Amino acid sequence: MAPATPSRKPLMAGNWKMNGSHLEAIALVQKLAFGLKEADYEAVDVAVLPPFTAIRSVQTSVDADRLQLLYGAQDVSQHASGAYTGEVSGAMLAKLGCSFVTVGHSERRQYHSEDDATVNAKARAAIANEIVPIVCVGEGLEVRKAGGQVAHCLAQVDGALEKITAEQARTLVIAYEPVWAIGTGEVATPQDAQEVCGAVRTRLAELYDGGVADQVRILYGGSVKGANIAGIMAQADVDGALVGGASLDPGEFVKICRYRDLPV
Ligand SMILES: O=C(CO)COP(=O)(O)O
Repeated sequence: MAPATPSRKPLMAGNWKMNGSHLEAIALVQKLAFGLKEADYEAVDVAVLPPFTAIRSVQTSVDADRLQLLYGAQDVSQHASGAYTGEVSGAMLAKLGCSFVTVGHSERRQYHSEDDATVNAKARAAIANEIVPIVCVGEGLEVRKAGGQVAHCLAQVDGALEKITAEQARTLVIAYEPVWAIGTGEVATPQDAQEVCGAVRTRLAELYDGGVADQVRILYGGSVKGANIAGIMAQADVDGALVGGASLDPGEFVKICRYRDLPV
């Protein structure tokens, strides 16, 4: 197993998507807090990404119990403030203590027509508020069948990182989520994950330099669970996972965070 370098502490982020009330979020955080031990937080960064309506409750739980659990949001407006009905700004998320925000998730690209320019604007809005964007890239089934996954994902990386400086890029998280593996139970093989994650790291070295490429955490996402996480984490360029469905089950998510104890 090729472990991530110390500068790349693994990150397990649970994307709750549109699930759970703020009360259910508190219960889930409490169960996670009970399951995760000091040693887990030393080994991995653990984050949850609740719906907007639950972030304040998660913040209160984390603060009250001084949890080491990190949290964030699933989307951010590209605008700073103003007449944008329904939108939530980076400053608002920063005030709630958000560490992360996903941008460019395939569900937003698909259902809300977000293109690379929008993803880039959202990533920069997050950075402007000292929130780390988790930039999501990934190909659909057609592209995968045609063997175009690497080119497709690298084009999305290029688009998302425009005008982002090397200094800003250092702290970024990029998540490779093949669309055909999201919520389908169809998990990419560890080699599939490594192929694209490795290519993304090489691209970061080209766009910036080797130092930036070494520091950026690259996650895999798509039907991750306890049964497949160890093999995925054994890949040299995979530094963690963006977990959907399995992150709603505290026992399963804790298992994922303890991937070191699981057979590859
Ligand atoms: O989209 C995902 C995380 O952002 C992956 O979702 P699943 O883990 O449910 O496949």
